[in-house]
Amino acid sequence: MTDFKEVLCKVCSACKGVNPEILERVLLLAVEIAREGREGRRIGTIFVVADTQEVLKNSRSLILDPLFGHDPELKQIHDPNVRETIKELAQLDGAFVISDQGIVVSACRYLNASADDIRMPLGLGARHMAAASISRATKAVSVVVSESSIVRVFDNGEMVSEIIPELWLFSHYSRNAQIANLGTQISDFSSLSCT
Ligand SMILES: Nc1ncnc2c1ncn2[C@@H]1O[C@H](COP(=O)(O)OP(=O)(O)OP(=O)(O)O)[C@@H](O)[C@H]1O
Repeated sequence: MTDFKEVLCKVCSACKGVNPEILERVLLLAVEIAREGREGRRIGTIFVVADTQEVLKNSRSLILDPLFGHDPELKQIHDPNVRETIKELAQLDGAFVISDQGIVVSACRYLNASADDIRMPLGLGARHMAAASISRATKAVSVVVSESSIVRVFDNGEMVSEIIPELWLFSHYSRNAQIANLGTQISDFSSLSCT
């Protein structure tokens, strides 16, 4: 099992209620944002995944919420239109709130959970502190895209993973290619056995 898989299993334990498939989609989006930036510059943002009600209680909108009032069906994280919308909105201050069903519930949230006694590697700033704090105050997992193009995952107030986008994409796609390859082999085998 890779380190990344271990992290997913740890933060997605049944008692926390974080859906691993949704978290993986969020990570893929975070990695894309870290790599691509927007309009020629690097951008940073936060995704807070699961325990939506508590996350909303511990945060407030910095502007009129651009996602408010839209049909939840139109706000699914796997929808390419939603992903592009998030990439655009990620240029604004604040965090995205993502439900365990993969619905992007709110954007531009100021996270106001207490940062008391949160221990953080030196050099990380307010964005990382806010992400760590909300992950301690709730059962949510936070994913930070740093303007330094690194993605960090926080759970229960602590950093549990630091992701270099290129390495993560390489392992993500090679794993999927292996699965696809295995699928081809299985279908080859079944077509052979059927004849
Ligand atoms: N409490 C908060 N809730 C949501 N977003 C916050 C909060 N505090 C700071 N931010 C976001 O973090 C940005 C400032 O990031 P800052 O550079 O201080 O942090 P950082 O951890 O060093 O991040 P980076 O690695 O991206 O530079 C703000 O513009 C805002 O978008």
